[in-house]
Amino acid sequence: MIGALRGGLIVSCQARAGSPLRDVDTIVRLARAVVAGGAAAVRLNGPDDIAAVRAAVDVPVIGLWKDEALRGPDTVFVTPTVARALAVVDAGAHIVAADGTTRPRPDGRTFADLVAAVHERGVPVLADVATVADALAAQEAGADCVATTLSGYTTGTAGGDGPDLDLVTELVARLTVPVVAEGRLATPEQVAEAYARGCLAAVVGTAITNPAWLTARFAAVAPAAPTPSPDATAPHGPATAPYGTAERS
Ligand SMILES: CC(=O)N[C@H](C=O)[C@@H](O)[C@H](O)[C@H](O)COP(=O)(O)O
Repeated sequence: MIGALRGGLIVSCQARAGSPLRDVDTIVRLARAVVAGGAAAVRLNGPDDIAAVRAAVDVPVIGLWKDEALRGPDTVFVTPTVARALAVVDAGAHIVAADGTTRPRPDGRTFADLVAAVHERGVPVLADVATVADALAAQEAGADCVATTLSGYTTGTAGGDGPDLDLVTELVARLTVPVVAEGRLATPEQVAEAYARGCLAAVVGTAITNPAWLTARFAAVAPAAPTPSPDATAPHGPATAPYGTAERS
């Protein structure tokens, strides 16, 4: 299943509570639209979206289940528990994406425990990491592939506006498992550069599936530009919502 992603574009179709797109049927329509445009796989958050999209498209589904109440630079919030990972499997995901860092988890289990439980169900695991050290530990724990998703979203990793392509290069050089480029990829040129650096596949989310974020970029240069809200300019907005619709997905 991981090999099926090779060279393809993965599109993340996610909308948080508070977004006008936060509706299962809307996510299904988004997923069908990106598949029509050539997405080789989709990345989805939450059992309801995963189950509905799985039934509506033919491409692989990478599933995760965030706990937004835990979101922050020092906390594990992307599929943080074994129970959530298994719920993602039950919803029909072909691959489970989960925080692959070594930080403590709310259920007191390790990432290796989560990988073992998901593997027991015959499903591969994509580890979302922020650093080379995270990635090496995730590989050691049994992850089937590793993504740069969390670079810029943890204490000690600089966010900025662009993707962390240097991390892609380093991971490709140091890991034996495949590397997925993910996080703040916003142009076809950046995606091409990620592939040139040897990633298995690239994930684009916000720049394809978040029209509020996209609109804010255009509105900002209009002569009657509105004063941007903090959510429209902060790369990931405040950890404690309320979610700004112009924020990244
Ligand atoms: C940090 C975090 O919570 N990342 C999430 C992981 O599922 C999503 O919110 C991102 O949209 C996804 O990683 C794609 O990235 P971008 O939207 O930048 O293309």
